[in-house]
Amino acid sequence: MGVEVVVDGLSKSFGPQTIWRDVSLNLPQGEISVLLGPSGTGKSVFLKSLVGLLKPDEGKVVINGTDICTCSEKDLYEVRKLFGVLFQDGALFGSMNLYDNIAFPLREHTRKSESEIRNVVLEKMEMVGLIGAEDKLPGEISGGMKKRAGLARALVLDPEILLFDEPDSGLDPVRTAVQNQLIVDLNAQIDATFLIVTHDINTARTVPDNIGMLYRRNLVMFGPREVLLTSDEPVVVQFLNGRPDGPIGMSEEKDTALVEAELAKHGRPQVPPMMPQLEVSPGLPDRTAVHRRKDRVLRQLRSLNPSAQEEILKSLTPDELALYGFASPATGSWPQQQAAPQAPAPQAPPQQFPPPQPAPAQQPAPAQPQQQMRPSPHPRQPEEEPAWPGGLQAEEETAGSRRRWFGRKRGEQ
Ligand SMILES: Nc1ncnc2c1ncn2[C@@H]1O[C@H](COP(=O)(O)OP(=O)(O)OP(=O)(O)O)[C@@H](O)[C@H]1O
Repeated sequence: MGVEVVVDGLSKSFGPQTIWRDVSLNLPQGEISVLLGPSGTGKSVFLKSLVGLLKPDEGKVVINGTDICTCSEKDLYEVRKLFGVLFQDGALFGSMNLYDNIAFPLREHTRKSESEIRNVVLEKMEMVGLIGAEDKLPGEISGGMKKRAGLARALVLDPEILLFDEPDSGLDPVRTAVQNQLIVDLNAQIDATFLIVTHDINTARTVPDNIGMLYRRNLVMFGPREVLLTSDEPVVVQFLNGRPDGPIGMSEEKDTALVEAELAKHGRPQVPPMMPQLEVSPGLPDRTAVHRRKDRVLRQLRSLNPSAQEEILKSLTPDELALYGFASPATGSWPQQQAAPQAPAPQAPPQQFPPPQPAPAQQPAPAQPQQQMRPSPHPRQPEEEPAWPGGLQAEEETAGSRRRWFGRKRGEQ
C-alpha cells in the first residue's frame, strides 16, 4: 500500500521570487491526487520538492516519519526509493532501446539477475501496453508511447508514491483519455499514492480522489475532488471552464477592475457539472483507496461546502447511505443525516484527512465529523496575516463565508 505524504508549511523562493509559501496538505495513502494551477505557479517546483530534488526554505515533507527537508543524505536516499517519477517527456535515454531504458533502474539500484530483471521489465511493459516494443528506440516511437515507457520505468522499483509531471502534455484528447484510464487501472493494481500535476481539465474532473490548486503563490485549496469541482471561487471556475475572462491573466494576475469589467461583458461563468470519476477497467481489482477514501471523506463531510456534500452523498449506494446514517435522496433534500453516523468498524485506527481536531465546545453532537477548515489564503498579499492566526476555532471558521477552504493547520500532525 502506498504511503501518506505530509506537507507542512512548505515555502520556496528563488532569490527574491517567491514561488509559493506555507503550503500544507496530506496526500492520503494510495489515493490519486491532482495539483492544478496556472502556468508558472510552481507545480513542477512542488513535485521536485517532494522528492528532495529542491530544498524548500521552510516547512516539512514527512514520509514514513522522515522529514526529507532536514534528513541526512543517507535517509533521503532511502526515502527516494519509495518514489517513481514520470517526467513530462518520459526522460528516456535516446541511445537505449525501451527494454534497456526500463531495466536501467533495476541494473543501477538492485542486485537482480538479468533473468529476474527481464521478468520485471516485461511485467511493467505489459501493464502499460508496450509488449512488443522492447527493441524500439525512443526516437522511433510516439509521444504517448514514450510516456508509457517512462511510466514502466517509474514502476520497476515498485514505488509507493508515483509522481506524474503533466502526463498529458503533447497528447491528443483520445490518448489523454486512454492514459487517464491507464493511471486509474495502475492505481488499482499497485495501490500506491499518486500525485498528478496537470493542466488538463478532463483529467482533473475524472481521475483524482483529491484536487488542489496553486494560485498567487498559495495553495488555495486541497481536498476531496467534490470540493474543488463544485467550487464557485472565480479562479477555480475560470480554470475549470478554460476561459480567458477571470482573475487569471496571461502572465500575471489581472486587477480586480478589469476582471469585473470582463465578467460584466461576458457574464459570470457557471461551475461546470461534476463528471463521474473513472472506474477501473473490467477484470482488474477494485481500487482499495476508494473504500478508505469514502470512510475518510464521510468523517469530514459536515466540514465541506453544501454542494460538495451533496455530490459526495449522491455517489453513495443506498446501502452505504444506510451504513453511514444518511437518509436516502427520495426522502428529501440533501444531505440529511439521521442519527449519529454508524461508520463500519475500522480494523486499524481510521485514516483521517486532515487529522481530527477536538470538537469545539459549542458543537453539541460529538459524533458529527469535525471541522477541518482553513480560511482562504487567497487572495493573500505578502503583508497579510498568516493563514493560521493562533486560536482560531473550527466553529468560527465554519460559520464564516470561506467554508470551502480547508486543509491542515500548520503544526498539526
Ligand atoms: N531551478 C530554478 N531556479 C530558478 N527559478 C526556477 C527554477 N525552477 C523553476 N523556477 C521558476 O519557478 C517558477 C515556477 O516554475 P514551475 O516550472 O514549477 O511552474 P509550473 O507551475 O510547473 O509551470 P507550467 O505549468 O508552465 O509547467 C517559474 O517562474 C520558474 O522560472
